[in-house]
Amino acid sequence: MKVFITRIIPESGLELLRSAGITYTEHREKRNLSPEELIAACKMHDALLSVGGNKIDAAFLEACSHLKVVALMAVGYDNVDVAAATALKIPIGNTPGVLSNATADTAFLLMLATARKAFHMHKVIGKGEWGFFEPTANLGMELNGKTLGVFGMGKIGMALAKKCRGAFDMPVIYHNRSRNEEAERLLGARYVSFEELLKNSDVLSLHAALTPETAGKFDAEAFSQMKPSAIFINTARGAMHNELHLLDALQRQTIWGAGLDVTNPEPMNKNNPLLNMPNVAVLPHIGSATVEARSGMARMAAENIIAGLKGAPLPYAVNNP
Ligand SMILES: NC(=O)C1=CN([C@@H]2O[C@H](COP(=O)(O)OP(=O)(O)OC[C@H]3O[C@@H](n4cnc5c(N)ncnc54)[C@H](OP(=O)(O)O)[C@@H]3O)[C@@H](O)[C@H]2O)C=CC1
Ligand SMILES: O=CC(=O)O
Repeated sequence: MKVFITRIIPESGLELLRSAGITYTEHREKRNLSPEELIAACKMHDALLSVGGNKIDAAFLEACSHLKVVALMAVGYDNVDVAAATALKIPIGNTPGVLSNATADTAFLLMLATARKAFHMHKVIGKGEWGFFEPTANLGMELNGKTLGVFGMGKIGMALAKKCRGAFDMPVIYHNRSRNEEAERLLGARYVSFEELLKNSDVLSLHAALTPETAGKFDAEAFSQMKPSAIFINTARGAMHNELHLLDALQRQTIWGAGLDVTNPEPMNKNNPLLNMPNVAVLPHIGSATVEARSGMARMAAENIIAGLKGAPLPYAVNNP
């Protein structure tokens, strides 16, 4: 049995595959495969371990309906046509939980970096513009006691809320489609409507999945309802906010700042004006980029491949074909 792997992945996953007697081919070039290249490669393999958002759409799945399993090394599966995979009886797996802390840490980092204009200050020093101590310059804002709003209180949203309660004693409000009773019980989180979330968050952090319902949800209309002192954080998916509307809201000071780990498109263009704004911090989609999270993700993806190739249920399944 042979697996195609779309990027170089941590040894923890490869070791598991080898110990199960599974051979693999890694795409080792530092570029994305075209859809045609991916189909051509998969035609010569029995399973796909997909890293980095390759489009697993109906066209791909129909061309590769022989695949016994598609294992994502990611928790988000907005790049997959799950209904088409299920119809073709192809199991899809993902890697939930193991990256929640790392991704919540990234949101936490962006909150602080934005609140204290840290990325901008770093650039100022690099340009030789660190002048003298000015009591009224370079002022940021404190997070202590401010209200954290979570859009999508799932695993990562909860991990962030826990950190914010512990570190800054922040009251937590959230909006989901359904109540998260665990977050309410353990973190004192309060369920609010989407409009209340916009209106009352001092820091609004996105942790929902990208779906037709959440795509473009954070637009001019949404930003106009937020506090002028609010910080907007997105570590979920770039397509959930409208980047031009965000830029406009920041320029007009409709909101105070923004921290992004995800952009639309990715990579962000190096001339994007957001990169030159003091109250903005941008990272290149490194939410889960810790040694611990990535080696756990590789292991989980390999476990899904091993199960799928045996025809057994996936331990971390997205669908149930
Ligand atoms: N930057 C990065 O590197 C990373 C980004 N991510 C992104 O983070 C996302 C969340 O991951 P994770 O916490 O593990 O996922 P979970 O499934 O645990 O949580 C998602 C939450 O979003 C809520 N939700 C879904 N749809 C909506 C909606 N329309 N409106 C409001 N809330 C909604 C769900 O609740 P309910 O169903 O009740 O609405 C659920 O609580 C991933 O899908 C991925 O896109 C993940 C890892 C790393
Ligand atoms: O963006 C990363 C993921 O795991 O989803």
